[in-house]
Amino acid sequence: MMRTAPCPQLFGPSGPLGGIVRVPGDKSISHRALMLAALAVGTSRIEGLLEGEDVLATAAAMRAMGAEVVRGADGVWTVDGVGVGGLMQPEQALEMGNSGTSTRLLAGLVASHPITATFTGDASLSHRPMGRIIEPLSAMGADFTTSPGGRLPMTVRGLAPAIPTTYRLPVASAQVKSAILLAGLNAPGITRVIEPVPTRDHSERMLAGFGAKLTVETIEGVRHIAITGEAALRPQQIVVPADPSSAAFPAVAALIVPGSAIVIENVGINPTRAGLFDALRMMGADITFTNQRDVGGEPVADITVRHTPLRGVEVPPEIAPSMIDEYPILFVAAALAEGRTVMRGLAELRVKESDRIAVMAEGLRTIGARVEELEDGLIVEGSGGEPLAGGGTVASHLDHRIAMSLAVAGLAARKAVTIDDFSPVDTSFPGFAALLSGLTNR
Ligand SMILES: O=C(O)C1=C[C@@H](OP(=O)(O)O)[C@@H](O)[C@H](O)C1
Ligand SMILES: C=C(OP(=O)(O)O)C(=O)O
Repeated sequence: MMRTAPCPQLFGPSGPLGGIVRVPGDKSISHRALMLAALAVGTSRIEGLLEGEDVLATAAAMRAMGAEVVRGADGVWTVDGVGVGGLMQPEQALEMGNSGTSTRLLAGLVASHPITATFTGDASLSHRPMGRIIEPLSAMGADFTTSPGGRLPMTVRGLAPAIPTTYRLPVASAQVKSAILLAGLNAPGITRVIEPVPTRDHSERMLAGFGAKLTVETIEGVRHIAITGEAALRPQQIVVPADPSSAAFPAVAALIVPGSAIVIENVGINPTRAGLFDALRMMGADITFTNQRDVGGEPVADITVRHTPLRGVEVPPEIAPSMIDEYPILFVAAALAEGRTVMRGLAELRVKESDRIAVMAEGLRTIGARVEELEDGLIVEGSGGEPLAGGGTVASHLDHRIAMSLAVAGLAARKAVTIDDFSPVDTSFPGFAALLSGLTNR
């Protein structure tokens, strides 16, 4: 998982994209599947698990805390769980690589077990704020030691029995919500999370699927989630749908390269995740969902995307949480649209793997797009479908989504764009470059 030399990669002007593809499994669902299977009593099977570095970090952590986690030759993973309350003290620091989700959710698990774990990460993760989980998990009795500013390395000393809490989320974050719910799994009594702005609900769906007692009540638009602790989880057969956040890249590539038409199969379209498709449709995009169905408690569809001239819009800030990881690629779509696209309410983008507003503004300017950075967003003056100049070298800043977004921009540029380091893409989308060239070189 530790990377050595940077790995530059070039993405140049492309002919039309075409074909039918599958992108890898959903990262959020994959993390949760491994964690809950590791806490069930018995053997769970997980099909379609994302085998990206972030999820492999979660798998290694669950092994280090006592679960048996094995990848079969057929690509199906089996997990023998230790039972809620049964996590063991890891012998070494848990190496989280680039993964915020692993770190924050696992800290929740450790918080209510009688164990101590130290979390370490790469340079990107070591800059990200942990105060947001430290506050509620401390209220549940866990004790934290961090580097200055609440950063990694971080040591969590859990408390069992933990103290159930009621916590109103001050920031729209599924990671914070999930950390509290996972801690609540092993706390006596009822732990409550109040969520004024809805965020991805995979934890709630999957906890209920594993047999936890969890209720969600929406009162005047505010979600009240309650989990009853000291639960016994039943092992499950999980099928992970393809990740809409990964599907976003070939989808926008097809939209901005004239003559393209592609189908992306089996993609998760959970409404708490699918905001990008709504935003692109507002811009006029030709995107259709077919074969809509339910896979393992999550809505799924095949998505057809055809090249369409896009027009700039004001993206409603309320939909930001349902497409939070998709803004970098939406910025690229906006750069090719006719007119101005205004995107606000994005302060959270500044604390992801990189400062995604600043880094995308820098990258897009380098390749000839016109952008104006706001404190909490970006304004993009589109090219009206004219290819961007391209030609430069842009920096990915240890951020997979920046690397892939600027790669897609390269397909619609006059001259190839060099990404200084493409290796971060392996955190969430192994095989991205091959999938893209399969769509472009037919
Ligand atoms: O819960 C999750 O799986 C995630 C939640 C989001 O983070 P925040 O909770 O920090 O918004 C998202 O950006 C991340 O990629 C995955
Ligand atoms: C923000 C992301 O992930 P994480 O927080 O898990 O590092 C992402 O995948 O875009």
